[in-house]
Formats: sequence, structure tokens, C-alpha cells
Amino acid sequence: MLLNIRDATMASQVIQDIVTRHGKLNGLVNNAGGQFMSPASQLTSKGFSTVVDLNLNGTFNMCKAAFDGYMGEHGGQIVTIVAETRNGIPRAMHTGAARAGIINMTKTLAIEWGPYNGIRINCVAPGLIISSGMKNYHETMVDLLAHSHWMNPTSRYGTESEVSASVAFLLSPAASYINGVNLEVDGGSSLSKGNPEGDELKYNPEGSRHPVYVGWPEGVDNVHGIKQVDAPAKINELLEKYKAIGRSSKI
Ligand SMILES: CCCCC/C=C/C(=O)SCCNC(=O)CCNC(=O)[C@H](O)C(C)(C)COP(=O)(O)OP(=O)(O)OC[C@H]1O[C@@H](n2cnc3c(N)ncnc32)[C@H](O)[C@@H]1OP(=O)(O)O
Ligand SMILES: NC(=O)C1=CN([C@@H]2O[C@H](COP(=O)(O)OP(=O)(O)OC[C@H]3O[C@@H](n4cnc5c(N)ncnc54)[C@H](OP(=O)(O)O)[C@@H]3O)[C@@H](O)[C@H]2O)C=CC1
Repeated sequence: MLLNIRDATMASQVIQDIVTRHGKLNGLVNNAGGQFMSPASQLTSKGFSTVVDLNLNGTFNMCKAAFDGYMGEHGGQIVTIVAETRNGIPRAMHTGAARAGIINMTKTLAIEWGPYNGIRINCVAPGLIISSGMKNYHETMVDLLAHSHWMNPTSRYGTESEVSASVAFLLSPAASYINGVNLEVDGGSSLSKGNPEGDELKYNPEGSRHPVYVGWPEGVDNVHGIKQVDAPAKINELLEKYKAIGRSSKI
């Protein structure tokens, strides 16, 4: 099924097809999104609109299609992947604005749509994650990422499995009283304030002491064949390093 979330008609059609085929729509995960890197001073109006259209309007199109096509009558769970935006996103102001808009839209929808057979709607805000999205970055950005992971309070980036686990939790009955929240899955990076005397004083450049979770749902053994992600080699080198932490750590 082809889907461009920027196209409201296509969004409705996809939801309709799913309901016709399966008879129901229990959950919607809005994962599609993205941006390009640009300082705000060089961003054109068209560039800003493009990223807002993809992320904010696209997410609205999918939520509305799910509501109209099934959930308004029968209920359901919605989770939208945004991005960690607490202190803005330098060089990605457009996406920061769009994701902040989604977080606020989610709060309103939780209030307005909650009464309709118990729709729950929440966000997951990843920090930097070793994911297929990394292949979109320029080589210099990948270099920077590969050398700055220790600046996170956990001294590592996150994995796709760690984001998936949060999404699965929010979709599940275990989260049945959680509605309208934005769950930051960032290892605490959004709390980081920097340190004028050098970040080394604050973080552990030796590496992470935090066990890593890789390979949904079976864990570090990767029985689903998640050997590496579709990302540049340098990023996968980090993942290999993290897997070793996962195996050797006692939780
Ligand atoms: C670290 C910061 C973020 C926080 C962490 C987040 C990480 C991730 O999200 S991981 C990556 C996920 N995937 C992506 O981000 C996808 C990569 N990006 C894209 O696929 C595209 O850039 C797009 C989907 C965001 C937009 O594509 P499209 O709709 O095809 O837009 P156009 O290429 O036609 O461009 C329209 C318009 O936008 C301006 N523009 C586009 N690229 C750039 C650029 N590199 N620099 C500056 N401006 C750009 C420009 O105004 C374009 O108009 P024209 O000039 O008329 O072409
Ligand atoms: N990796 C990270 O560090 C972080 C990622 N995120 C967000 O997490 C989500 C997943 O990203 P990630 O897996 O890393 O990166 P990817 O680039 O691999 O995933 C983005 C997905 O969005 C799809 N997509 C883009 N535009 C559209 C559209 N108009 N209609 C339908 N689908 C579309 C892409 O499809 P296709 O491949 O066909 O173009 C792609 O599958 C994104 O929203 C991303 O911005 C947020 C914070 C951090």
C-alpha cells in the first residue's frame, strides 16, 4: 500500500483499506517524518513549510483519517513519534516547531477524543537513535555523531528497539491510564545543560554503564536478525559496541 501522509485523501484511503481488510483498527503509530539540516538564517519559507507539512500536517492527516475511518466510533490507541524538543533543535528549527506542534495537538486530541470510546493518544520523543534515518545525514554530521555519543548522560545513543518498546508500552493495556503525554526516550539528553568547564567533568568518556536493549522483542540475541541498521558504518560500529555493553552488564 503506497502512502504519502501529506495527502489527506491517501491517508483516508489507507485507513479505509485496512479496516476493510481486517475489520478493525486497534492502533495507529505515526512514525513517518523527517527534515533536512539547515541553520534558521538560511531556511526559506518553502523549506520551513515543507517540513511542517510533512510532520505536523501529515500527522494530523493520519490521526483524522483514523478517527473518521474507525476510532471515532470504536476507540483505539494512537502513538506519534516526535523528537526531543525541550531546548529547541539547532539547525532543525522547522522540525522542532512541527514536533512541538504535534505534542500540543496530542494534548488537545486526548481531551477531545478521549470520550469517544476511550481513544488514547500519546507521543514518544526519541533523542539520538542509531537508526535507518542516520543514512540521511552528511558524512561530517555522521562523524560528529560517532564521536559525541558519550555526551549523553547514559554515554550512548538509543536503539530502535528502545523506541519500539516505548511505543508498544503506550499501545498496550499496561498504559491504559496514560493519555496526552510526551514520553522522552533520550537517555536523559534533554536534561543536559552543558558545562563551561568541559563536558568530560560531567559525563563518562570511558563509555556507557547503561545496559542496552537491541532486537525487538527477544533482546540481545537478535533472533530476528537485527544484526545492524541501515545506517553508515560508523554508526553501526557504535551499535556493535553497545551490544557488548548489553551482554556484559548486570541489570
Ligand atoms: C539532529 C536534528 C533532528 C533531531 C533528530 C532527528 C533525527 C531524524 O529524524 S533521523 C532522519 C529521518 N529521516 C529524514 O529526516 C528524511 C530526510 N529528509 C528528506 O527526505 C527531505 O529533506 C524531506 C522529506 C524533509 C523534504 O523532501 P521534499 O518534500 O522532497 O522536499 P524538496 O527536496 O522538494 O525541498 C522542498 C524545499 O525545502 C528546502 N530544502 C530541501 N532540502 C534542503 C536542504 N538540504 N537545505 C536547505 N533547504 C532545503 C528548499 O526550500 C526546497 O525547495 P526548493 O529550493 O524549491 O527545492
Ligand atoms: N533517528 C533518530 O535519531 C531520530 C528519529 N526521529 C524520528 O523518528 C521517525 C523514524 O525515523 P528513522 O527511522 O530514524 O528514519 P527513517 O528516515 O528511516 O524513517 C522515516 C520514515 O518516514 C517515511 N516517510 C517520510 N516522508 C513520508 C511521507 N510523506 N509519507 C509516508 N512516509 C514518509 C520514510 O519513508 P521512505 O523511506 O519511503 O521515504 C521513512 O520510512 C521519524 O519521524 C524521525 O524524524 C526523531 C528523533 C530522533
